[in-house]
Parts: sequence; structure tokens; C-alpha cells
Amino acid sequence: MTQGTVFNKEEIKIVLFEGISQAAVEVFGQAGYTNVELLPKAVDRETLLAKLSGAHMIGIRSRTQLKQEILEHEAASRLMAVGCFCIGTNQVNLPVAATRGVPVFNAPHSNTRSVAELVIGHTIMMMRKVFPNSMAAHRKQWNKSAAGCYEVRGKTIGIIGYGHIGSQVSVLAEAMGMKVIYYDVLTKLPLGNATQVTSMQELLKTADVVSLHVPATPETKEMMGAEEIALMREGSYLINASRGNVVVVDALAEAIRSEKLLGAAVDVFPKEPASNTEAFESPLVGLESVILTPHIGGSTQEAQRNIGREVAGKLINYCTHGSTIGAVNFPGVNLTHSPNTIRLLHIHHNRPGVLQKINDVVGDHAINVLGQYLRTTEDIGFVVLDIDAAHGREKVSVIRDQLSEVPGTIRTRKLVSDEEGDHTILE
Ligand SMILES: NC(=O)C1=CN([C@@H]2O[C@H](COP(=O)(O)OP(=O)(O)OC[C@H]3O[C@@H](n4cnc5c(N)ncnc54)[C@H](O)[C@@H]3O)[C@@H](O)[C@H]2O)C=CC1
Ligand SMILES: O=C(O)CCC(=O)C(=O)O
Repeated sequence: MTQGTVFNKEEIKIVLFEGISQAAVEVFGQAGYTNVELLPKAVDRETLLAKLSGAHMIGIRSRTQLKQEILEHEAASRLMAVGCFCIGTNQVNLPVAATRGVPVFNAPHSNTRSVAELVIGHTIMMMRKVFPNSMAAHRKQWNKSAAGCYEVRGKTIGIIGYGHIGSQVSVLAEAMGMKVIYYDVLTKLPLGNATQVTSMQELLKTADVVSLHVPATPETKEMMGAEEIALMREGSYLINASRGNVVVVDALAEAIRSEKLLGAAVDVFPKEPASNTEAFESPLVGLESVILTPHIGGSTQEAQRNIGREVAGKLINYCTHGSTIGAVNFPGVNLTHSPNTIRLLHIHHNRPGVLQKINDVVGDHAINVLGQYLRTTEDIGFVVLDIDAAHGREKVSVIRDQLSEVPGTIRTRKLVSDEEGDHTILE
């Protein structure tokens, strides 16, 4: 019998890594989730496993790698949901998380303006050689010169990936008088006077500044290599604030050394230090026309506060109501509070016959089903059953046990909602 253990909200263990905003803790607290540990930075594997042990939900940013080995480790057996307090979710093995019944949530919008602003800052700083001149001034050298310095006005910025960030860069760049062209695998609505071009090659040959805003996917891996850089205009500039492995860094370093490119600004790297105490190594180190920033595109107070609120809210909705809206690896079911209901969640491998078996189990009991929801992805099925607590209370545990035995079941959860509040029962 898998009766499960009752956890009240204050017993749900939540661990937040990597200096996630205090705003998240406040949002959890307001919803009754007070068992929250906030760690200031990313941790090594052993500490990660120790902290995972017994945790129901965790929050990470881009440094913590949740690989298959970690997700399948005994220490992660209670893990119910993961919050990526950022946009990118490539640090998590999403299919493995899904087949463990663990939805992964992120914040797709909250730091996009911060990234776009940094890119605009990078563009001007790079084209005016601000950093080399500033560093020289710090060494008491006075380099007053216009050589190799340009206005951005009238120049063409080529944006690769016209999504939430790329399109905001577009608006800001145009406001400074830049011409905007963009390339995207999808047809995207041009904002202002921006123009979509039909190939990346065309963009590379035309733009004075190329800015990358694509997600990390197999298709975007090393999409800017020596060949692509060779297509760029002589004396142009490259900005990468997307993901480190989108650019072949050795090829970029070579293009800077040969002065094919006048400058570059890079915020993300194929190998980033796991903490602020680890040394940063890159072939770009020492090339003074390259602006190097330590993956701070989204690191503003505003972005972190908004992300904290957004992702904490999604984790709360999942834990309290079973709602998977906003999960990046899970079927999306939008659920809210349903008074005097016992809610059963059934997460299963998406294969023919599972729903039939679930309905057979339910049909064998005289209960009143108030609502039934089904959503699937290619691999995962998610069924939610709202059972009238007035008649079904005694039978639900038996039903849950029987549902747990349906072939293909990954995980079940029971959420009891009554006048005393919400309780969560985990496997
Ligand atoms: N530096 C930093 O701190 C941050 C970096 N990022 C990175 O920026 C990326 C983009 O973020 P958003 O704009 O919010 O994502 P988004 O999903 O809104 O936009 C990405 C765009 O890229 C396009 N795209 C995908 N594959 C492509 C390809 N092969 N060629 C051309 N276009 C392609 C998509 O169609 C989409 O329009 C994130 O995935 C993340 O990796 C995000 C936030 C902070
Ligand atoms: O702030 C972070 O840790 C990561 C920002 C980022 O790259 C993202 O949101 O995808």
C-alpha cells in the first residue's frame, strides 16, 4: 500500500541555490511555505546531493547542472518540482526530469529587458573603445583619440533570434538610430522599421554589429564558427549574450587578433566558473577589444526580484493545486483551488491504454468525480481527477493505490482541499 506521507505546507522542504532573490522566499512565505533554505551560490556535487536529500522543490539559476545522474540519484527521490529562476533551462536534463514526474518551471520574460539593456550598453562601449581607454586611464594613461571609434547611429545591427530579448534589442537599437535586420527560424512580426532577412548568411554579410539571441539547442550549437565569422563584414562587431556554446570561441579570438572584427562583447561562455571564487579561463582573456562580462545579462535587482516572484508562484501553484502551466517539460494543465475536493494527480508514460485503465479504476468506486483533466506531451501524460470530498474521502486512498499500480504510472499525488486548508500528500 502506498498511502503516502502527509506534508503540510510548512513541512514542504524548498532549497534555493545560487543567490535567488529574497522576493521568492517572501512569496513562498505568504503562501504558507516557510521551510525555505536560501543558499548564496552554486554548490559542488556533494553539497548539491546533501541539500537535495529530502527536498520537495528546488530553485536554481544557470550554474547548477541537474544532469541525469543527479536527478536519478536516491537523494532526489522526494523531488517534486524544479524552478529555474532564469530563462534558459539547458542546465537541466528535461526529459529525465519529466520521466521522473518532475515538472521544470522557468521565467521566460522577467529578465529579458535587463539583457537587452546590457546588449545596447555593450554596443556603445565596444564601438567607442570605452573599456580599453578606461583601463588605460586607471593606469594613468591619457588616450584621447577618435581612432577606431564610431557612433552607433546609422549602423546596422543584425539580430539572430528575434524572440523576447532580440525584439527588445531591436526597439532600443532603433531608438538610437540604428537600422535593424534580423534572422529567425520562424517568421516574426517586425517591430518598428526592422526587417527580417531570409538567411543568416545575408545578415552576416550586411550587419555592422551582429547580436546573438538564440536558445541553446542542437541547431544553435557552434552556429557562429570560423566560416560564419568569415562572412561578417571587415571591421564589424559580434555580441553574444545567449549561450556560450553558440559561438566557437577560438574562432572569435582569432578574428579579433587578425582584426577581421574590431570588437566583441561576450557575456556567456562554453565553460563558466561554478562560483565567484573559481578562476575564469577563456581564449578571449587578454584581448582588450573584447568586453567580457560574467554572465550578468539578467543580473539586475529588477529582473531577479521579478523572477523570484514569478517562479516561486509557479512552484506554489504546482505544489498546492497541481497546476503545470509554465512547465517547460510537462503537459500544461491550469488548475486553481477547488473547495471540498480531493484532487488526484496521475503522471504517466504517454502510451495507449493508460487513460482507459485510470477510468476503469475510478469506475469501480461509487464516487462523484467533479472534474477530470488530461494533457499529454509526446512522452508524458498528466491526468487530474477532482473527487467530491463529501462522498469520496474514505475511498480516495484506495483509489490512489490502485492508480499507482496502473502500468506506465510514474507518480501519483493527492491534494486534499478542505476548510482547514490545503495539504499535500507525496508518494
Ligand atoms: N546572458 C544572460 O544572462 C541571459 C541569456 N539568455 C539567453 O538568451 C536566449 C534567448 O532568450 P529569449 O529571447 O527570451 O528567448 P526566445 O525563446 O523568446 O527567443 C529565441 C528566438 O530564437 C529563435 N531561434 C531558435 N533557434 C534559432 C536558430 N537556429 N536560428 C535563428 N533563430 C532561432 C526562436 O525562434 C526565437 O524567436 C535564452 O534561451 C537564453 O539562453 C536569457 C536570459 C539571460
Ligand atoms: O541569471 C542567471 O543565472 C542566468 C540568466 C540566464 O542566462 C537565463 O535566464 O537564461
